[in-house]
Amino acid sequence: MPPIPTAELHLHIEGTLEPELAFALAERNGVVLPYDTQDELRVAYSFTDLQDFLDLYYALMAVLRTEDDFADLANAYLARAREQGVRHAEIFFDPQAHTERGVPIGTVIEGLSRALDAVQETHGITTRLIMCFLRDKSAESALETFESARPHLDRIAAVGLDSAEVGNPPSKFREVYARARAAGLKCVAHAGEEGPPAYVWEALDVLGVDRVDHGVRCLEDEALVARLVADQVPLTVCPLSNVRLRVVDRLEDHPLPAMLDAGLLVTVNSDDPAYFGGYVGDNYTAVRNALGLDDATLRTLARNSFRAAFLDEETRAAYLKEVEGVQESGQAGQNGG
Ligand code: HPA
Ligand SMILES: [Zn+2]
Repeated sequence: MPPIPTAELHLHIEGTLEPELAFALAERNGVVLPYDTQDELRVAYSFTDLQDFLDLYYALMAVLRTEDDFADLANAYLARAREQGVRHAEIFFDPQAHTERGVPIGTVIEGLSRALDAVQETHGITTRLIMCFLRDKSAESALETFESARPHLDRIAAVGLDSAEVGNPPSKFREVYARARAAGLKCVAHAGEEGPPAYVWEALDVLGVDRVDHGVRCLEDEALVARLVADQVPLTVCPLSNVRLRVVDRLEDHPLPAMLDAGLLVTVNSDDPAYFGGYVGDNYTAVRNALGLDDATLRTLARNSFRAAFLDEETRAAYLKEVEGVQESGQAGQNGG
């Protein structure tokens, strides 16, 4: 059976940098990596928490310097995503991780946009860009970044918040989110990955987010779950990431089924697939196998991804129809969840 059509809503483009491309770009740009071989680099992938992972993630970005580099990175991701059933992708990027190395924000946005335009043209895949602020940097730095992006806002659908969560609550970024909303952008934020449920409350009530990225720790707070269910706030869950960063011990223990049972609008995503052991289709396959999810549940997750996406209603309806098409050609007589 072909992969189920899905939207991917939680994907850091810098987290799709595979070792092969990292070495190729290092060579092209004359950048010396602290690893001599791909095998040496693979050893560095033994991180066990978010900060440990982020150290490697930021170090490898040194190879990304030109518009071509960003276009090559996004093209490589989109080729893999396409094979795994992605019909629509909402892609995070971290401008501060590049501007602080002297790469202009316009280089990043133009390079990525070139790849996104091409894949729409050649394969009909729709995309959005989400500009993330690094929460372990200052609120002023986020504001400066937002202002420097103003000439490019026609290419940006939303703002997001990522990097080291604990100690950097959403409320730190109240002002920049207010500016983004006033400029007509959607808002999302990582919250409740390593951080407590209080951070999810702040993302909702202080930042006014349209979606919560991760959010798995919401389950520790009954009132928060009730709020997320009542408002049908989408949660972009990343199962393989959660295992690699020890948010959960084993995939078999992942709270995804409990989240679905609670009535939360949950989606499945890959986060940083070059680092966490799989692209989005691999995440679907892994949760199906580890958690024993049936076809109807997988279709619910796919349907949720399009419900949660920043799409116009006509395009959304067309994608939802594609999901039902899989149902018709799948097991006869089975009802969607
Ligand atoms: O999983 C993540 N969490 C927080 N920040 C990140 N930046 C890239 N990936 C992540
Ligand atoms: Zn993430």
